[in-house]
Amino acid sequence: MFKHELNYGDVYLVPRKTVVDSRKQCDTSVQFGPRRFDMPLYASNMKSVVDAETCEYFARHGWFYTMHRFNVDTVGFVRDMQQKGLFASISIGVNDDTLEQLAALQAAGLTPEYITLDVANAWCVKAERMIRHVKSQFPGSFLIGGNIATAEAARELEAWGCDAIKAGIAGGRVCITKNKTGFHRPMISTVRDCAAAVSVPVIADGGIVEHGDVAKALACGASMVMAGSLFAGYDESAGEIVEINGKHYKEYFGSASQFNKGEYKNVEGKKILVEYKGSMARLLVELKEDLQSSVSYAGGATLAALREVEMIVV
Ligand SMILES: NC(=O)C1=CN([C@@H]2O[C@H](COP(=O)(O)OP(=O)(O)OC[C@H]3O[C@@H](n4cnc5c(N)ncnc54)[C@H](OP(=O)(O)O)[C@@H]3O)[C@@H](O)[C@H]2O)C=CC1
Ligand SMILES: Nc1nc2c(ncn2[C@@H]2O[C@H](COP(=O)(O)O)[C@@H](O)[C@H]2O)c(=O)[nH]1
Repeated sequence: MFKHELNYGDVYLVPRKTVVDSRKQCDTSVQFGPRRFDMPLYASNMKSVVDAETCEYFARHGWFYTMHRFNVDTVGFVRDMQQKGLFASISIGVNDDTLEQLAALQAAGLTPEYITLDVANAWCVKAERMIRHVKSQFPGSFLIGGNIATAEAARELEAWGCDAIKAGIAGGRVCITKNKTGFHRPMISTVRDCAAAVSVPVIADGGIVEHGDVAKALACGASMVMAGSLFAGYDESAGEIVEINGKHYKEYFGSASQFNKGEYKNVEGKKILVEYKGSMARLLVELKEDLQSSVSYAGGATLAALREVEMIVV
């Protein structure tokens, strides 16, 4: 009667014969839009995770990034990044203020390399209008649309013109959408369905708890993975440091939280404290090492091997 669906914690990947002599030989790089990145993983476009400095940090380390869209001087951000010889990757909404930001970019003669349409449910008429607008006004930008959670929605976003689609609804650590609205779909099922339905890249967004979840998302057909809490506790993360009884934490809050919105209206996110962990440099190295190891267990030397593995339900 009910469809049984799966999350990252419900499945494991079955090992194949390793064909490399060292995990170092495994290549984790990914072509995403006009650029190649060192890892198929990036930090959520949330105000508590990234700011302009975090974005620069990721870009300089060869990682993809997307700036959040809350009270950002978009023209200044794009100009700064491009003047530094880095790519510009911004987020937009679906309301009139976004049309104004886009017009300001055009007036300044600026084209961001990447634009992410960021709404809770992008399978909606407002998102369709904005996607079509961006595609007509910024044909040189790579447009990511999200979020959605079904094959049908993914197909529609592809038809509207999205160059990549972000999948994942209500699976995030600071999400309360599932509690407040009753809607959610587990990530393994979401990513498998969406990736199988479209030919554009799919980004698996939210719910990464263990590093191995990244490999599981890629095995389901994701081309990229987005994570918030994973990147939230570090010096380079945008959230504020808080000290309680001599122990340090960092704030991590949802984009639809009262804290981010400044009012209690349509709140679907919360604020939490995550353990403060110091510099992010070691995390980036470890994430890469772990994914290289995943690729070796998958029996290959590139990320493509992960799409060949068998997945089991435990
Ligand atoms: N990935 C996820 O599961 C989720 C992510 N979020 C994040 O929270 C932020 C806020 O998201 P979101 O609320 O979409 O953006 P906004 O608050 O910017 O809302 C965008 C516009 O769409 C309208 N709108 C939003 N939701 C609906 C709806 N269910 N039905 C009809 N109209 C709607 C809003 O009008 P009005 O407010 O008047 O309805 C508003 O005009 C985003 O950054 C998003 O990524 C939020 C929830 C889930
Ligand atoms: N339901 C909500 N989802 C949110 C909110 N703010 C962000 N998000 C989504 O969560 C992921 C990050 O998840 P994590 O498990 O890696 O921490 C993020 O990329 C958004 O898609 C929110 O307020 N409500």
